[in-house]
Amino acid sequence: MKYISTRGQVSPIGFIDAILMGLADDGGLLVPQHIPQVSEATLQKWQELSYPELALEIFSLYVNDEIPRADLKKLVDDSYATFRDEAVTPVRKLDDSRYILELFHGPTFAFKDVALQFLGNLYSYVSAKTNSVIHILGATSGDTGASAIEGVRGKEGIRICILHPHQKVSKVQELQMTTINDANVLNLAVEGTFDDCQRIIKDLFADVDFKVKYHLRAINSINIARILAQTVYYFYAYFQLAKQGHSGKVSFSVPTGNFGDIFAGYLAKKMGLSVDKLVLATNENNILARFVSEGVYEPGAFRGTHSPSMDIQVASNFERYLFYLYGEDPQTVTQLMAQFKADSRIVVTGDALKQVQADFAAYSVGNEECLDTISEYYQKYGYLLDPHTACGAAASDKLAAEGETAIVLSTAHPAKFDEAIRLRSISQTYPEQIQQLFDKPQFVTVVGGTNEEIKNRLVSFF
Ligand SMILES: Cc1ncc(COP(=O)(O)O)c(C=O)c1O
Ligand SMILES: N[C@@H](CCOP(=O)(O)O)C(=O)O
Repeated sequence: MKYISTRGQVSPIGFIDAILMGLADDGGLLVPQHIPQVSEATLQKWQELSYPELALEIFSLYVNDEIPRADLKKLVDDSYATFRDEAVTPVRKLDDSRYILELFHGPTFAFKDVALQFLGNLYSYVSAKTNSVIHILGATSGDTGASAIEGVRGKEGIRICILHPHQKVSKVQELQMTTINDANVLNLAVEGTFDDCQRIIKDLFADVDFKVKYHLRAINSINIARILAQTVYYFYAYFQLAKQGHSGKVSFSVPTGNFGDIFAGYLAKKMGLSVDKLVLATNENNILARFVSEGVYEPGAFRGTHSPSMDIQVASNFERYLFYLYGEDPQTVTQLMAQFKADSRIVVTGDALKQVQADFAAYSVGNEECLDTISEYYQKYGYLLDPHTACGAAASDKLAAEGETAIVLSTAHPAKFDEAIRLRSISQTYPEQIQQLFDKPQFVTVVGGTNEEIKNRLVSFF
């Protein structure tokens, strides 16, 4: 398996080079040259596997023999041994048409751990094998940062710098990142939004001389490893439903911001999983929902919402989708992305728009609707949703009303977003790992956020 860029200017590279390259050197995003097709017989066999066994099978399709199978197995086993639930990503049934896929049983209580425990271990493995340093630069609206730091803190040969928007993440998210005092961790709080943080890191990764000189590596979902690792739980969830007696296609409702998680579902479907609808649930930052309904991809005004990790305007994985939408044609993608840079707008019409609407259903969930959904699910099912999952649940309710079964991806534990939960007078007990964060000192530097300032900070840190 080789990896190519959505913009066509990178010669095909292997798995490890693709992981190390992060953002493609031509400014595009790396994708597999061919999407492996999984037969019905293989799907039947996979149904019996544990989560780590399934992850090993799926990763093997993308890694080829670049990592010996025994080493890959150890990486996978180590990565999922840190999860608190034996099933790693269990599915809970609420009623005949509603299931919750709990992705928050990893060390930082968010779905990011599923991919970042693995990527942290993979970076460590590559660093040791090639005797090279790994300098991670990431942007976060709260969850990726905490999870990536947890994945590599204290690891030999690795340093990590995370940018987050100052005072725009939840208290628990902030504490998870900034109470870490390992020498290989640097937290910068940028005066701005997550989009500012993401733009800065993309600019720095696009400066190939700087990237190569300082060995910059990505942990955001621009890194294809993130997407591949996130496909696994779509398969695993489907198999869990099948074991519970459900047959046929299943829809997934996905709380969406950067379009990474739902793109992983899109990839799982392309690999052969029987996915019915992929439901894209946004909060009031609804650029993607507007795109699906109108074909216009254009940032709106930033809204601070109860689901701050999805307060994202420019979705970094959108380019990967455009690549497939336009028949894997890098010229069209390059042209569309140039147009977006110039006009902050992409318009999709005709058959392409029909295809978008066949690929996704989309709903934008307002702030009050998000809180209402938390209250309703708590009262009706005794199940406490975090506000991001609540957006997914609100969207899935529309499907349930049409008699369809949906699995809602639960992307975070409610304890991470108590600010929203308290607004509905629901009290929760924090898990011990979260409670103890409140007694720790914080280590963070607030920065203005010009590219130059961040570059200087990185040069002194690395
Ligand atoms: C809790 C939570 N839910 C949902 C999302 C949206 O996922 P994605 O950015 O992959 O669309 C994020 C951020 O990535 C998140 O942190
Ligand atoms: N919501 C994310 C934003 C970054 O997304 P990523 O999937 O590209 O890492 C966060 O919590 O940081």
